[in-house]
Amino acid sequence: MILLNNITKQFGKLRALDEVNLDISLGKSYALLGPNGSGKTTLIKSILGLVVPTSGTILFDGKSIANECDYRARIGYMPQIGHFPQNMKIGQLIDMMKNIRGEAIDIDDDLIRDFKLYSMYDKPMHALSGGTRQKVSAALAFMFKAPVLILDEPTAGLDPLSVEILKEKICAERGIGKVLLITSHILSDLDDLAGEVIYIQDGKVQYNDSIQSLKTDTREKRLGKAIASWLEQQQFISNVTK
Ligand SMILES: Nc1ncnc2c1ncn2[C@@H]1O[C@H](COP(=O)(O)OP(=O)(O)OP(=O)(O)O)[C@@H](O)[C@H]1O
Repeated sequence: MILLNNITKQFGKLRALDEVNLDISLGKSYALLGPNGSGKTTLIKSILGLVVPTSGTILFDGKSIANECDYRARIGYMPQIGHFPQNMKIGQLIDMMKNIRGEAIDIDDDLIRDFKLYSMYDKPMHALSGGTRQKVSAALAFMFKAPVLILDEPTAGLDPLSVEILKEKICAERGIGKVLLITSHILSDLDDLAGEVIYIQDGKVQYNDSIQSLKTDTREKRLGKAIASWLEQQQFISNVTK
């Protein structure tokens, strides 16, 4: 569905992505993991066309995304930090998004309802708490029933009840076969939400396989422990081969 061929992104001297090859397949849910600054957001933004790779190609449904923007209507994106027009009210923002898409009738308003955003429609964005802004961001990402959902730290800043609401929604979308690409530093969240893991470090993909294989290989039951154990193994191999 989304194919990355030898993607490199250079910011001046810094290589944020280094010859990344990935095949993001229909019906699969991916946990995109890696330390701070490893290139996760750059990777996501490259798929969205918000960052232009220095070299390499990205195909969406077999077609290059270079100089294209129509494909983006098929991606629901929840950014790490949502930037919204500050004076706009929640209701105005949601209506504006509907008008831009021209798909006013068939929207998914589950999160607008479950996060109780209808009762806050008259609140301007600048007056919202960080968590409520995050809820608006989530509601917008899911609203247009896009077949691909890219969620950058979706649960960050949400209270525990809202985390559960969002996780249930993500699981439901996964259940109907959507493609999900999710980053989070809260690995216990991803254990329930993803079936595949992509681990990226210094802009390079270091691991790309199912979470089950990672757990079997490391004999660990939880994703967090499995990743830690795999990293230890890699460190050991690197030390003995020096
Ligand atoms: N617009 C930019 N200009 C220059 N450097 C950038 C830019 N965007 C990202 N970088 C650098 O690229 C590297 C990768 O950043 P990126 O935001 O992709 O990391 P990340 O894995 O998402 O990190 P985090 O987990 O902290 O969100 C970092 O060193 C970052 O400073």
